Amino acid sequence: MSSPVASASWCTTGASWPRRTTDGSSAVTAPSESLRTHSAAEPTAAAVDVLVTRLDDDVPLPSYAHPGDAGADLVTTHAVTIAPGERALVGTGIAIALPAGYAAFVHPRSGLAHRLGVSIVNTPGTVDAGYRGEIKVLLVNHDLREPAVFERGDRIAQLVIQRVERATFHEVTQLPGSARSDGGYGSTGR
Ligand SMILES: O=c1ccn([C@H]2C[C@H](O)[C@@H](COP(=O)(O)OP(=O)(O)OP(=O)(O)O)O2)c(=O)[nH]1
Repeated sequence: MSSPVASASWCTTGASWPRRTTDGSSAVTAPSESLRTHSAAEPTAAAVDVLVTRLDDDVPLPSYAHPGDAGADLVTTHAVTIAPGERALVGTGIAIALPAGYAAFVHPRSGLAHRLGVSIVNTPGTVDAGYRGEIKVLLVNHDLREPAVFERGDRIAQLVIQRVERATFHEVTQLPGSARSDGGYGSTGR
């Protein structure tokens, strides 16, 4: 049986890491400095097809800034100023149809969090495969002093498309035991 490591398509900034040995096993060693530099030959996984409509003709389609990025950027269709501690529901001008078995998740952008203290209230927002309305983003300004100012077209979130499982729930009187049992909320210490 081939190892999952050997068969996976790896996203790296170098040609191939973990490095493969000639017998197909993986040699997990740190990439050399030269391999850490950007390569045009970055491997990318096959893309899933997602249908998109623009509810606003001028907005760009969701797009990935770099090969291997998990999130495609979404923009706001309106200028908005969010006062300290306040929130605002903003439109992206985009509606999508996902294949069955997929969902899209609206994630914050780390740059906005770092620069402005802006995140998303319900992070990550869940876009169901059957949802055909405009994708909206519930931004929150966590900064205590400065308003967060966005112009139309500013990137405000990123959309991560993922496969999701649908569960069948089976009621039982007792759950099987586990090492963690009911420990949580810091049960393993600081
Ligand atoms: O950040 C988000 C989250 C959700 N949605 C859309 C897509 C999603 O399919 C729909 C419903 O979202 P959710 O299930 O989170 O909402 P709910 O509060 O449970 O409402 P509902 O009763 O409509 O399911 O709203 C967005 O556009 N952006």
